[in-house]
Formats: sequence, structure tokens, C-alpha cells
Amino acid sequence: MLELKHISVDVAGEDGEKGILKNVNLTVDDGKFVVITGPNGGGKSTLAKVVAGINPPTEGQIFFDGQDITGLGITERAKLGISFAFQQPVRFKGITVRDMVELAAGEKIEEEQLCGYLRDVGLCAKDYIDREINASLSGGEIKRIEIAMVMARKTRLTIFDEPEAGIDLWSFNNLIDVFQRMRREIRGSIVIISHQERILGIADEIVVLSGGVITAHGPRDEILPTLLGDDKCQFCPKLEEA
Ligand SMILES: Nc1ncnc2c1ncn2[C@@H]1O[C@H](COP(=O)(O)OP(=O)(O)OP(=O)(O)O)[C@@H](O)[C@H]1O
Repeated sequence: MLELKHISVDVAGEDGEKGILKNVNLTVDDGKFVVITGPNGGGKSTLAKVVAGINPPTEGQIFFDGQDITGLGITERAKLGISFAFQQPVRFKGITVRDMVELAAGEKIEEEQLCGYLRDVGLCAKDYIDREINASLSGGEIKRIEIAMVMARKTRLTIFDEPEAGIDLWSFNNLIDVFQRMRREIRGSIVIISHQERILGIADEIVVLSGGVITAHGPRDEILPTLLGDDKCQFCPKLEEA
């Protein structure tokens, strides 16, 4: 179980300190599929980076299975079973797709299983398995490889920051299937930052983060209608009727 307690992140702005996250409290129970959404600039990526150990919080504590992990770095958190898929994945020169998926899994993987991971993310294994991860891969291809890696990793908590970014429609449809399969197979928790209605539609819980504050958190059936209804622009000031 992941618990964020009184998390704040301040950065130095032109007019002094600026609060990006303000006293955020959030619990993600085991096995839950939680989607964090909200307006641009609301603090979602910052929150994901705080959980992954990339950004330290200015205040507050993070607990994972009851252990205080606030002071741990990315690698130590990864060892405890926290994985993070970047909005813009990194590319490694000289390393093949096979190497990366095996590295993620922490063991040699049977060819058939490796092909399965690639097939699930819409890549033809024979074309990609021995391909080097370098600048010749497109943004969408590299994103799919990273999702295959996350599937191979089977961690306790997986965080995706806008997995739909840069992915074409075919892959997007498959991405939904991939998430549902991940949910069945890895039995860990999945936290996804997304603006996509279809991803929100498969969540167990939805968290709305706006202006650095959680403005709503609850079961999908409770939160989603409030995001999709007439009140879609609930975060914007209402225009006066003419
Ligand atoms: N290091 C920083 N210095 C100054 N401002 C920052 C820094 N990091 C983030 N911000 C600001 O904090 C706010 C929240 O950023 P964040 O990337 O967390 O938002 P987000 O909800 O993920 O947005 P989006 O939906 O557009 O991806 C934004 O206004 C951003 O410009």
C-alpha cells in the first residue's frame, strides 16, 4: 500500500516560493488501478515524480507497505517494487530491445515470452527484438518498448505518466487491453496519469488534482460523471449567461 501524507512541493518562482503540491494526502491500496487526472499544470507529473523518488517533497512523508521511503532514491524504491514509466522515455545507445526487456525482468526470458510482451504492445518481435534502442526508433515505438519493459518487470506499484502521449490510435486501443492484462497478471497497484476518457473508464478509482490540491477522489462511477457532464469545465470560472 502506498500512502502520501501531507506532501507539499515548493519551487522558487519569480515572486518567491510557489507551491506545486499543497498538503496532498493520498492512499493507493494494493491491487488498485488508480487514474490521476486534472487540468494541465495541476501537479500530476510532479506527484508521480515524488512517488518515484525523482523529486523530493518539500514537506510530508511517503510510506510503502508501512515503510517510510521519503528519503530513498529511485534505485532503492525500484528495488522495493516501484516502477515509473516516463512521459518521454529515455533511449540507450548500444542496448537492444531484448537486453532492455530482460534487464527489466531481472532474468533471461524465453523467446516466446519476449515475443508475447512485444506483441502485446503492437510490435512485431522479429523486427524489433534485436534492434538497438537508439535515435532511429520513433517516439511511439520507444514508448511501446517501455510499456513492454514495465510489463516484464511485474512490480508492486507501477506509475505511468501519460502513457497515451505520442501513441497512435491502433496502439491506444491496445494500450487499454495491455493495462487490463497487467492488472490481472501483476496483481500490483497501477497509478496512471491521464486525460483520456477511455483510461479513466477502466479505473477503480479516480483522483482529480487541480492547482496542487486533490479536489476529488473516489470510485470511478462516482467521479467520472462529474468530469464528463455539463460541468466539464468545473475548474474554470463560469461565464455569465448573456
Ligand atoms: N522545477 C519547476 N520549477 C518551476 N515550476 C515548475 C517546476 N516543475 C513544475 N513546475 C510547475 O508546476 C506546475 C505543475 O507541473 P506538473 O508538470 O506537475 O503538471 P501536470 O499536472 O503534470 O501538467 P500536464 O497535465 O500539463 O502534464 C506547472 O505550472 C509547472 O509549470
